[in-house]
Amino acid sequence: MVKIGVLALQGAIREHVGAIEAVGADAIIVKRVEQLEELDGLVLPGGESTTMRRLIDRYGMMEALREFAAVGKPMFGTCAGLILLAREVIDQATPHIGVMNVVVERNSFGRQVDSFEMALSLKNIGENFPAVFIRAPHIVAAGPNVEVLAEHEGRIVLAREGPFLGCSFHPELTDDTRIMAYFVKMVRQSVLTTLAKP
Ligand SMILES: NC(=O)CC[C@H](N)C(=O)O
Repeated sequence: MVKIGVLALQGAIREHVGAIEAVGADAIIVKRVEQLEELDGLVLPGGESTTMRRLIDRYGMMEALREFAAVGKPMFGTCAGLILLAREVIDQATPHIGVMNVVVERNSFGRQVDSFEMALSLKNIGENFPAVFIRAPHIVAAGPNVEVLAEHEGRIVLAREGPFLGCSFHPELTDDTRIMAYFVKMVRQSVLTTLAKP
């Protein structure tokens, strides 16, 4: 079974663990930097990106997270997790992990409607996905290797670039595990590719 970590510094952790187990992978709650080594893939949950960044720095995890990405291990960022992955965050001088070739804007669906749910059509994944947006970011611009998997009101809300999957909304807050199943498939493929290397 592939081992998928959930970065457990802050945010929606338990829900992701449930989704990972529901689609047949091992879920590991990651609180220490050494735990990253044993993983095949990592989920960066939603929450508050500035708080998460502060905790990543406090626990000395930034370098190890960038290394995780550099060796091509898959990472799935939801909401604040997408902000952590992006190579540029609007109105912010430097990115966080900064490995996915997208520009994101935070809190981009209006102040009055803080949260909403809607059915989205997801390329390669399926129709009618119940997407829960909570003070969600969106992808303003995407590099040439980024595959757009879903848009809402002309804004990119789900995209993949190689081993990186980023999502504006919170798939873990519903019972629909199709996006997690898609991510676990990415992780399985990455493990097979690594094993096949001489
Ligand atoms: N639900 C979320 O993860 C919200 C993200 C939050 N607005 C941020 O900027 O980090």
